[in-house]
Amino acid sequence: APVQNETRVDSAWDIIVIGAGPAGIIVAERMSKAGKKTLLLEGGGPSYWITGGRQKPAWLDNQQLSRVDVPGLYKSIFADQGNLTCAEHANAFTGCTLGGSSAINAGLFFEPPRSDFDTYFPKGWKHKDVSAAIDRVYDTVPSDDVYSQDDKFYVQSGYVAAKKWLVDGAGYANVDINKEADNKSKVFGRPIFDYVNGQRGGPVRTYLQDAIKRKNFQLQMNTRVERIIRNGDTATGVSAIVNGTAKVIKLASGGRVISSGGALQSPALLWFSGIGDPALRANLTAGGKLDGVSDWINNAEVGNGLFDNPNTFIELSNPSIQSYVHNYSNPIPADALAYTQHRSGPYSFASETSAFWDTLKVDNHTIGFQGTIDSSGFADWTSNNTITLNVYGTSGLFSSGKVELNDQYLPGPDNNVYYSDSRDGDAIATFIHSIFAKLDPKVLTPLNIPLNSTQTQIRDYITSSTAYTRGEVNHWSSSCRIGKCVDANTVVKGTKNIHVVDASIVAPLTVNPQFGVMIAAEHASDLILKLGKY
Ligand SMILES: Cc1cc2nc3c(=O)[nH]c(=O)nc-3n(C[C@H](O)[C@H](O)[C@H](O)COP(=O)(O)OP(=O)(O)OC[C@H]3O[C@@H](n4cnc5c(N)ncnc54)[C@H](O)[C@@H]3O)c2cc1C
Repeated sequence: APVQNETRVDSAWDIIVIGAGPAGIIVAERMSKAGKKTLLLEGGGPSYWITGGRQKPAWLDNQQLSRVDVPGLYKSIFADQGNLTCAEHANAFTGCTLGGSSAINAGLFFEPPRSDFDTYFPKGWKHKDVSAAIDRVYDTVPSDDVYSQDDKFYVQSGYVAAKKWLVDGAGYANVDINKEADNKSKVFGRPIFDYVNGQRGGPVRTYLQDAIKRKNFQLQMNTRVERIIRNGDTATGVSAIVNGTAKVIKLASGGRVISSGGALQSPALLWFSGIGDPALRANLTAGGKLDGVSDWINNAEVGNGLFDNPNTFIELSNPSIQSYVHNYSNPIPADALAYTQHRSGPYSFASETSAFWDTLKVDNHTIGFQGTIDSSGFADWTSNNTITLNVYGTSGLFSSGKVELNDQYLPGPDNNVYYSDSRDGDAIATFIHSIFAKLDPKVLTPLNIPLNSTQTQIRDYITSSTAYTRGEVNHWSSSCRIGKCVDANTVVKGTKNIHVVDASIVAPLTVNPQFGVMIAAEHASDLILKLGKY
């Protein structure tokens, strides 16, 4: 597919989409498909090989693959971010490259249960309203639990032990996770990934490839939007850094600006555009962030409600376990060959061997819990017989955070995102205690927290700060919610033609967020097209 990098931003656009993460790509594709002259601006550079991405280890020489394409190189992002993350633009871990975090994530692709829409989304966004959007995501983005092209599963000792523990021991149902998406109580299964033929898939490989064939669509990478330019409540264009110089890109009359910068950066972009809580104005002005912005639009919900899963890593060990560490530069030669020749073997998946869910009712909230089992140990526990359970609370938690700017004016989470309501720590500890009660130490033994811990000991551990607890899972969402910060059509309250369409508008989900983000973008596209010109 062609790589677009020429600059023809001088004309006026019906739709300007800011940020080419999964949401931005989908909404831009849908707008261009409907005939709108659409510009998609991405601050980062290329990622997948087909987009011009060329970062890769030497063992991939002579392959049309970048590090982004190879699922088994997923975890290398934490050791070496290359230029793929937002280190210069956000005070948290997220992707700033074509595809956003969908270019650096594990590819876990779980359909949210219908209860997420029916419970946590407002009118117009219930499951019956979004079900056509769900179908379109399934039709466009391939996914499978069988990732290896030889149809075999690799690195399975952790899966076998977890199944013994949860299915045989604790009564969990063994399910096809997305076929039974609505059931999230005591279910266990193999993860579904949105890979395509053994390589990273997702919106860059699907939606974007359709869009770039259209004459009325333009993708512009390495172009960072500094602010949306407004005339009162109406956007007239954006100010962006194009090839190192600030430039105004104009909207055609009746056009719309759609911010898809992700749950941390979209709120910041609105603030820098003079939209948000008026209490922020003095600090922004002092930092020179409002130069050229003459008026302020009050919308105190911008940045409010930021969510990420509060997680704990539990190291689990047994002599039957053979852990597997994907190696960036020096893979086991047979494994490298299996991948480069047949897209098979351990490098055809990111390292998660199984996932499970349960729920608990607390004060009329149904709280969700998820566990994901990785193929290797972590931090102090990296023996060959150790794997890591990543366990966290999902939907229905009580804590609520905010996006906060640090002293460099980079957006990140405040201190209230994790466990600011004590009921969350209690609920997650109840869940861990209940699954520990069913764990036969002959199957797996927890190493960093004793199996016979009391519920209080578990709560005190998971809410304390250690290498294994209170880590960021990077599932940022919910910072500009529908009905509060944006209206039901995703228009930012107080404005006429400025939208947010990304993880910001998605409520905390029972599963990893990217599938839900894609649904939101598909559904928002329908709503925006129905609005027509503003
Ligand atoms: C390491 C990691 C692993 C993850 N694993 C999974 C997983 O396995 N499964 C899952 O479901 N989810 C996972 N996630 C989360 C998932 O990837 C995100 O929820 C999803 O990508 C959010 O999509 P988005 O479109 O809202 O924004 P993002 O993906 O954050 O994309 C936003 C894009 O906008 C660009 N941008 C922002 N501001 C500007 C600006 N001012 N001008 C120009 N461009 C701008 C950014 O550069 C970025 O490319 C993971 C995330 C991370 C970081």
